[in-house]
Amino acid sequence: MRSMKKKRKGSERLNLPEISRSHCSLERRSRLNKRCREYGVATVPPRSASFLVTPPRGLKRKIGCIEKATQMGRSVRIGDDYVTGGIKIGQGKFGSVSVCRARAGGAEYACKTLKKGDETVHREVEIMQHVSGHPGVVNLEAVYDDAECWHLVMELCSGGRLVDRMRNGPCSEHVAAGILKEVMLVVKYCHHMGVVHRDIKPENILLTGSGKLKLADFGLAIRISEGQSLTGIAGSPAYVAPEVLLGRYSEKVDIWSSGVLLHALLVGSLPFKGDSPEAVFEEVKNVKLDFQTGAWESISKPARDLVGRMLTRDISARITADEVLSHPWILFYTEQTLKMLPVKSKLKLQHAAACHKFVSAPESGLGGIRIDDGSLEDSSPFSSSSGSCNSEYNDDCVWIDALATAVSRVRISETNKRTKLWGPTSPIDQRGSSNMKSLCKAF
Ligand SMILES: Nc1ncnc2c1ncn2[C@@H]1O[C@H](COP(=O)(O)OP(=O)(O)OP(=O)(O)O)[C@@H](O)[C@H]1O
Repeated sequence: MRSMKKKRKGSERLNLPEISRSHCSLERRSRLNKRCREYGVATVPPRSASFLVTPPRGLKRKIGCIEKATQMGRSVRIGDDYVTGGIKIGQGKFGSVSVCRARAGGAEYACKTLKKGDETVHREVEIMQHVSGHPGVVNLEAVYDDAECWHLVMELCSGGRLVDRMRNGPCSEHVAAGILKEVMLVVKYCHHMGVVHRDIKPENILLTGSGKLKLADFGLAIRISEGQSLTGIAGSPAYVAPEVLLGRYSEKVDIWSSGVLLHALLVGSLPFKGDSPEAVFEEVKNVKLDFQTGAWESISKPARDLVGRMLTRDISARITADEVLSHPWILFYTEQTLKMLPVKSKLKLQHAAACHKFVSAPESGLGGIRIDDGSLEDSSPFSSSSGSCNSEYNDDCVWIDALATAVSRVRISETNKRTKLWGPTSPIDQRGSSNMKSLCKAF
């Protein structure tokens, strides 16, 4: 898993001061939000909100919902507003990320500096402007440019990367469900905004100081419109969807990658592995996953059901972000109302013995400390205590058991018209073949 090593390990705990919006008064912000609401543009939607209107391409820009501070082409220099050149916290293909400090107020931010010239760099800046504002996306505070570079000033995620929390082995189902829900809420938002991320992986999911998850790195993200098929190979080998390798795909690739993430969270290993990118691609295209044996024996049936629905090669059967969010396993672990439903004690006793079959056992032999981090605040997916065998655990068993039966009867997927364009004999796009080389290099 060389790709998992290439970024910084862990992270120094940095103080994360209150974000001061020196560029945009509250009054202006509420005016902008009002304007966006009038046009049905979901700039900062509430969690789990359903979006009434899917904004067409670039609508946010056309109607002036891009905040002034994040607009391109402003005459103001980054040095006027921020002290740059702080600790380097990341290095990517097109630039680096370092800490900067606001001259007004002294708050710290992450500054991503990207060399101008490549079309993908310009696209990253544009897409960041478009999706920034959602609580699950790293917030873009301001954009500056000079002759050579773009400077993206972002909120500083001082909690490090999700991948660094996953190194010690699998996490409990409760924690995995909390993480997946957060990821799917932001994926759903991106898809509603007409954006496909194309590189969902734990290296690109950052944590704030209080443990909130934030999707970052829109370097491979691309716009998509209703019914459009994308071409061109992009992604990270272990997370790439099979249809990307075949040359035609849609936003469903983000569901596949999130399924790979869920697999890794639950059993502590990636589903598709190999000594070379080509070997990984072979597995992505051909391996039949077995959710019945080995580490999966200690995972609940609903959890297995969900991974299977996300990692299906039949694109029309692969579920959408919305469907993942309403899957019984996610609802069970993340919706308080479900937990509060009464459970008869007799039923509890009957099912106590079955617990070990259906709930991820703390001593599952998969090794290592779980990624639950009790030091983080309650709203973080990491604050769950469900990894231990307590009374909540037993209650969970009852519900998980009942859900295992219920879920087998639920039909979640609907045919996705867009994916009908796809066919196994589609030629691999020319641009894709050359991209394949850089993808291999990146791996
Ligand atoms: N807002 C942020 N707060 C804290 N750290 C960050 C932030 N943004 C990026 N980083 C750090 O910098 C690293 C590189 O950032 P990012 O992934 O956006 O760059 P990239 O050029 O696209 O990288 P790559 O080429 O590896 O995909 C991240 O893995 C993370 O460790």
